[in-house]
Amino acid sequence: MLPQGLIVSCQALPGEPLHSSFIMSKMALAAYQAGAKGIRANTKEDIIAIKEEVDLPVIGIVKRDYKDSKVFITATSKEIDELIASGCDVIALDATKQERPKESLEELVSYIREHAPNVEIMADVSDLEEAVYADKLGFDYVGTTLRGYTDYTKGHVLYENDFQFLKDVLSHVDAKVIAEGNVMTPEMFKRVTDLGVHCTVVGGAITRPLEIAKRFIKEIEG
Ligand SMILES: CC(=O)N[C@H](C=O)[C@@H](O)[C@H](O)[C@H](O)COP(=O)(O)O
Repeated sequence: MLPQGLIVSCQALPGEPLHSSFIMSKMALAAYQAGAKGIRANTKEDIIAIKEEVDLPVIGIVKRDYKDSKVFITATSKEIDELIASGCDVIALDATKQERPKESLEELVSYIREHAPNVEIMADVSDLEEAVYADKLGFDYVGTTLRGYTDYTKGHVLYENDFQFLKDVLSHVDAKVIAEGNVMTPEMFKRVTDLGVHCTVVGGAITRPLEIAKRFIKEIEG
């Protein structure tokens, strides 16, 4: 089971300045030295590099675009096979109701349980209906990762109305709840922890210097 506390997402896609498994492994080392309790990472290569650098549980994903589907986080059994080979501790996948490129969500959950019984599963959801359904399917963790990233949740952010969406998820599911997405400050991390999440994933606010620097500059240049 994932420990409680801060999980740092160490991800840089092709085209981002820090795109490199080596750099992600050093980001993970910094997170470890700071006291983070886990890492979230994208691709088998990055996960292997991170596992060599730090002894922390890793939530693994593979982001891959498929035409005719908006699902891009661990969309099919192909990505799941890569994650099983990576040695990650938890596999996270899109658990939204959006049309999927190949297997159904139910099939993917059964696939992981059958092929990697020791690996836990995290649902990345965008609304309450998806959270409740993922809980029913037996996901170990339900995360708010995709809030604001589906067409039907566009314009919403996790922290609106004092994290009302997160409170709704917490009161409707038995699975452990993970706060993820737009947790931008230590104060927000404290707030979601006090609300009762099992752990919190923070990405951009810690590991995306391009975004961080832009926020500073925007403050004076608008
Ligand atoms: C929507 C999507 O693609 N989310 C991804 C999921 O793994 C990552 O790009 C995010 O960085 C991660 O969820 C953490 O969120 P934030 O960086 O806001 O702290």
